[in-house]
Amino acid sequence: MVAKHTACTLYPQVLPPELAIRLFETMLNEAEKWDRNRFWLFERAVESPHKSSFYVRDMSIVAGYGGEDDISDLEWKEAAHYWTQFGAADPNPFPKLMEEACMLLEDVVNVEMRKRKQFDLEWGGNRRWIANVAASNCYEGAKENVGFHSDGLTYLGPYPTIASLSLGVSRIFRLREVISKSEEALRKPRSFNIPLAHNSLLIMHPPTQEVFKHAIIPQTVIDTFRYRASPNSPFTTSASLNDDPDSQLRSSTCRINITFRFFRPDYRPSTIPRCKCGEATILRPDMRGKRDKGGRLDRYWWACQAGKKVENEGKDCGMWKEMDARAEGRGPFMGDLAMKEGVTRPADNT
Ligand SMILES: O=C(O)CCC(=O)C(=O)O
Ligand SMILES: [Fe+2]
Repeated sequence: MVAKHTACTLYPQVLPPELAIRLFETMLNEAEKWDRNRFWLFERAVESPHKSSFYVRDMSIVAGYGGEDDISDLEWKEAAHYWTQFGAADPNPFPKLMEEACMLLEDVVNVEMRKRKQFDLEWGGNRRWIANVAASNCYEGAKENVGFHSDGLTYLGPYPTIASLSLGVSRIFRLREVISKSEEALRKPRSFNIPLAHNSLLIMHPPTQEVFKHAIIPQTVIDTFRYRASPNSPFTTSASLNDDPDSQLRSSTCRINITFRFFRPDYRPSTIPRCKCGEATILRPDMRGKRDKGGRLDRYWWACQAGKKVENEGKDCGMWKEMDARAEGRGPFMGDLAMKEGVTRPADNT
């Protein structure tokens, strides 16, 4: 259903169950140190209605990844700074279990990607999709949420693939189409509610970020997540885990989400245009502009995002510049590979 009507694929059970529980408990423990992002919205400072954090993978241990595009620590700090809406700059390393999960998920993502249409502006530098960063969110109870947005493309580049793992309580992920201005008079945007249960993987293929917004909506009720603690749980002491099987039962009303992403070397922080405020700009797709039937957009913009910074109280320099990927020296793109190898891709026919 999901794969048919949206640009996403849903795997209801993706990791070995024991790993999913151990990772859930690890991330719950990590989340105790996380913050809520603060930013400026509609004339006031607001706090994000959930906690989140940003992780950078040690690429030197990833088999088959040359590391020649090594992005410096300083650049990762900058990426983390913008992820947290100008907050804490120090990214965290992947915890061991996140690394274990990531390797398994990459295999699943690569199988699914082969079934999907590719876009010319997709990254063409690696044969396999890999993740080099992860953003993690923690939603406590039924009301914590994230509002409608599409993921900033600044470091992901156009047409990214994002793998989103859900752990703990099941919550509703809502996808809402953004239709172009020319279509507005003809039809209404469609919405899809996708319940994301424990240990499910949602792969957001391209052009999800270009033609949909997504949200985790507040709910009136949720089902408590009940599970059996793992012997290595950070919350388990030898006193709390005894021979009585009921002593291992736990319940939680939290949901942990981990989105595994690939930050492209050709969109690394040092290549991002700066605005007059001195901040890195944000890359936005022209979601309401012209596009073809397959969701290929006409243009992307670099836009000032400094107005979101609480201290700036909504003031920004208004910079707005069209992206010219070739003139900016970006790539290699999927489109270049297709030409080199003489491959006709579905994207070429739309
Ligand atoms: O929690 C989720 O499933 C979505 C999180 C999200 O949209 C994001 O981190 O950008
Ligand atoms: Fe998102």
